[in-house]
Amino acid sequence: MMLSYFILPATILALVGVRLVLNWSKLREAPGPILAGFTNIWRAYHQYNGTLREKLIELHAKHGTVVRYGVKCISISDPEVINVVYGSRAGFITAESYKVLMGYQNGKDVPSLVSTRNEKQHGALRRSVANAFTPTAALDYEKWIDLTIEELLESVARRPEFDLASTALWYTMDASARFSFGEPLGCLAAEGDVGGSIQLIRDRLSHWARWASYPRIERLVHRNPIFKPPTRGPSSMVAAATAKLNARKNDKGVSKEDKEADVTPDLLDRFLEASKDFPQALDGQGIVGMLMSTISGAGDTTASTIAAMLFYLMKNPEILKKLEDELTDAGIQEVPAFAEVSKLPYLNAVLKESMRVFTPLSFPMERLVPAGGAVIAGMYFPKGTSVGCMPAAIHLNRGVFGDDVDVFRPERWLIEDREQRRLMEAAHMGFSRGRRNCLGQNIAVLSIKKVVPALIMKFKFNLVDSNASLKADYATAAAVVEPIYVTSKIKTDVSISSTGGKGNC
Ligand code: HEM
Repeated sequence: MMLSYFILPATILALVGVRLVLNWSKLREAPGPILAGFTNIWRAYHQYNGTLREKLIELHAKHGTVVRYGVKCISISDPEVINVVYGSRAGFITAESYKVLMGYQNGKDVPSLVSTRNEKQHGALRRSVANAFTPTAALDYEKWIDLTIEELLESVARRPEFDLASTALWYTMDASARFSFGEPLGCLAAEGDVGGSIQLIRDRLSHWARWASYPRIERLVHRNPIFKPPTRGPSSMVAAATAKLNARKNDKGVSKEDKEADVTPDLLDRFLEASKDFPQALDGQGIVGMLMSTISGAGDTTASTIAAMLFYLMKNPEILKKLEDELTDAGIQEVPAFAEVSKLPYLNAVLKESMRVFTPLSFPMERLVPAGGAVIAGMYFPKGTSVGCMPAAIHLNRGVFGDDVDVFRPERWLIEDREQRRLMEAAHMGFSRGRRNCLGQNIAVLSIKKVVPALIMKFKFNLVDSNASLKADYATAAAVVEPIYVTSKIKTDVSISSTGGKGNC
């Protein structure tokens, strides 16, 4: 009798032990923390606490280009594999971790462009809206960005000391609502999160990071018809987008900014046009979903890139001076037209280098090895292994970027050696790569290349704490930069043309 009390727990323990060893043995060749091979708890713990990014960078420095960070999860920092994993024809689909990003309504998953794992659905939706995001289409939205930059300059002029990180976010949220549906959220005017939209997006991106390691448990907890999760009402952003869609369908634009919309196209116009050609891929709900994807995708990512770029410029006065000289020589307007700044080599190098040193993505973009397995970075991985590149790790590859990878040095992008430049370009993953790369990158580049020159030519910024370092919270999919307190003074010694503000449209 006594013996049976021991047999059951001992059997369970033995089975768990066998399972753990089997887990570990699957990818035993790949180096990494032992615990990460036994269970996904190691990965979940670090993802939850926002330390996975830092840990993976450390592990790559110790073990090289291949690192195991979960039972079936491999991070790779070799730029040569980018095309294999993300290339258009590679057949590597997004991993299960993307499922947790899906919306959930009335007992059903509501996939979006980023979260859908159905490649056919993704391809159809992406094709239907592709024309709205080309470099030429991005120029059509320049007017919306100009209006927001004007508002930002006024807002900064009112505040001699402020937090750059949140101000950059209010700018990107207002700009993206404007180019999405022709009306700002009002964050710059209110100097805060209007209607909880910023928090709602952050909650979603934190949910992704928190549950990415355990998508099946996430399903049980958050998508369980028995224990119905509390549903949150639509944010003011969804409500505004839906109202705009309905008004636009009925042709009822009445507000001041709607009049602007009569002449300046926005994404909503483009999506409505596209829905005529692709009625199935892009119905009314699909249009609102796309508007939400673009505003969510544009907010923290663009804001933290702008904040990081300005931070590095403040920390490196000689680089700032070179950039100011280039902008002065170009004779830009107060709100520069994209045509004035788009091809400036030093500005281009500063942006690329900022995105190399600081990439907002907090973890590898996971893809599954297709049937038949694959040899990647010299190692064989069976079907179903999740492999991914984390831009922050790829961007520290010394073989490509040199021994000074930790240094912010825009000049590295301006070297004569074409082959070396090609290698670096091919290793830059700021906007990801392949068929799921950033759809909004042309708009992001347009916005950043206009707003950073506008700010540094009008104001002299100083860090309140000159020893401050750039810190961010990585417990969410897109890093949230911690406050950067700065002082600002309007410059009196820089010549900019006062005819600015109208862009080139
Ligand atoms: C500096 C700013 C930005 C950065 C660093 C950035 C980065 C990225 C990255 C890395 C991805 C791929 C995510 C993944 O595969 O898991 C992505 C996807 C996406 N981004 Fe951006 N993004 C930026 C700005 C924008 C803007 C301004 C928009 C909209 C106007 C946008 C819309 C999107 C959309 C819709 C996707 C999903 C594409 C797809 O799955 O086909 N992003 N972005």
